Amino acid sequence: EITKEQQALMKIITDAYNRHQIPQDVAKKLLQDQYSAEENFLLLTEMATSQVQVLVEFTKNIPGFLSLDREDQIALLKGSAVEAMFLRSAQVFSRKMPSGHTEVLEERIRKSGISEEFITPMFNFYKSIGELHMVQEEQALLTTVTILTPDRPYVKDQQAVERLQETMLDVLRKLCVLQHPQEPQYFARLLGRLTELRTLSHYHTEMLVSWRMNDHKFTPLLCEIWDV
Ligand SMILES: CC(C)c1onc(-c2c(Cl)cccc2Cl)c1COc1ccc(-c2ccc3c(C(=O)O)csc3c2)cc1
Repeated sequence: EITKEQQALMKIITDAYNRHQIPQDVAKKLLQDQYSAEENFLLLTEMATSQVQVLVEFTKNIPGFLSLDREDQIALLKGSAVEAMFLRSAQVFSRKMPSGHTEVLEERIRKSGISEEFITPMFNFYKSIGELHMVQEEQALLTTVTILTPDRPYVKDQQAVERLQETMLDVLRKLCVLQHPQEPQYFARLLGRLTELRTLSHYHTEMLVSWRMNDHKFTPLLCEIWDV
């Protein structure tokens, strides 16, 4: 049974998740009409940079996050940024954006210098997330659980992160039972997506290397968070 304080925790996280979104004027740039690989890469870089800023603001609203060691906060953000952005962009695809962002985002990702070997698993992931039909509370909690992964590189106090993550996992588990009573395995399926995210994160590192080799430039914020 979800307790009162778990209800409150879920509301704080879901409100923060909905409040911190890429500004519409940035998202609208996806709709402009240049479609060269260069232009697509530049637009996706702008989206990613904006999304990282949104992610940092969202993370500050996770109860307990700001009480963690300052360096561990940075390690968690650096370690989870790509996975959080896969989850966020997955929601764009499954939400079927009214303003047609879905199609143009897909088109730009497919034509931005990413090799086919990464495109296939990426869009399989997007499809598998879409099939889950997550409610927004589940999306917000799943992103929070991803950020609070204790075994990211350079995290010193893993216990402290583990305690926070377990709190969030407990709420997410109860929410899944409530939202999907006809599917007892739903929570396990969600956690399976986190494993898929780890694999995509490894592919992403190789994507960055190949972009670098073709002399693609990133923004200072992305260089900071991805050590490129
Ligand atoms: C540096 C760049 C080339 C790059 O490198 N790897 C990836 C990258 C890719 Cl290509 C796929 C997955 C993850 C990453 Cl980091 C990217 C692009 O990252 C993106 C991050 C985030 C969005 C994104 C989020 C939300 C929304 C919303 C909304 O919420 O309303 C409307 S439009 C939109 C757009 C798109 C692209």
